[in-house]
Amino acid sequence: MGTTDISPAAQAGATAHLPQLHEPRNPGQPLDLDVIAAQRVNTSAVERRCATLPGRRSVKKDHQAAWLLKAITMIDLTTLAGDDTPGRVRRLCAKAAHPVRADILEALGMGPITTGAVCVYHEMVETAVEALEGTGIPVAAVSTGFPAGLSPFPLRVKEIGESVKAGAQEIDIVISRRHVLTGDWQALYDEMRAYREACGEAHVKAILATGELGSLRNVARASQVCMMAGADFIKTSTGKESVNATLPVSLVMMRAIRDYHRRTGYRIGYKPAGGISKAKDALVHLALLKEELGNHWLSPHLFRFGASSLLGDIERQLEHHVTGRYSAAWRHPLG
Ligand SMILES: O=C[C@H](O)COP(=O)(O)O
Repeated sequence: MGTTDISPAAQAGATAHLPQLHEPRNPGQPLDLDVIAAQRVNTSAVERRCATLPGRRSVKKDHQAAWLLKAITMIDLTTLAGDDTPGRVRRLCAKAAHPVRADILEALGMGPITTGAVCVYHEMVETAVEALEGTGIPVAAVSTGFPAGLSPFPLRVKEIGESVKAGAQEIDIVISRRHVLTGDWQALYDEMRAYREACGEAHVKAILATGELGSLRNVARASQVCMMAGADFIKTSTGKESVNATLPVSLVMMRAIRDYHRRTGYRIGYKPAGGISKAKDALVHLALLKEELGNHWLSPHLFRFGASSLLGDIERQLEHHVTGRYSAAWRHPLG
């Protein structure tokens, strides 16, 4: 197996992982309906820009390996299946703590790395917290009646508290899509504020379920409302909608984050989730992130991929980089 050392700077980037929440936390702002009304999206310009991105931005060889290692540190390694078991969650946690085979890391001249977090349903939080003890990897719980968000409101709020009590440090809530579709921004704001409050010290990611919001303009408006109501991250999808994370949606949400930062000084994290399963998709997302939000966001405290199978493909690409051969996908289970 050949050795192909990655530059110290790239290594430093790849190993920067949680906990490192240096950012002052977004306290939220009063709901500003003028800002919401002013949101505009030129859909065809957004689509054109996204269509040309993969051709304009491609990284090769050592640079690609360094970016892929970096991507791993920003994955919320996820299992959200009805047949999840404690055994599966423990295996997922072991994978999160050692996401790449030691011989591959060694050949790349890299020390140990971990994923950004492990993301599970509430029932699996305790198991994950126990399995990750001593690793520094936080557990994220999906909450508030995930994925539809249609259980009784008091139960949705209570569910957050239960997951925090069980040890989740991050809570991924789902918003009520109907508030967006009916333009009831006050209701969306109030809901999000209640969720943020219930999270306490745990960081809250607002899942917009963008595939169900009807338009990119609605995506921009819902992003602003959730940030005003105190979201730490905005996230595209549950992974259960028929359309999940797309590049146009990412572009719109990243620009919403940039706009919020300009207006308030607070940096909000971004999490594309659902359907991102190939290393090349991750690279395109990172290129877009760097172009739209800059290097500051290239860190697990401001960017995550929500993904259940992306890690497996990245590992295959890294193995190919080191050995010149692709291994079968089944050799990289769980992520
Ligand atoms: O939040 C994470 C998503 O549910 C994962 O979706 P995926 O299984 O399509 O990668």
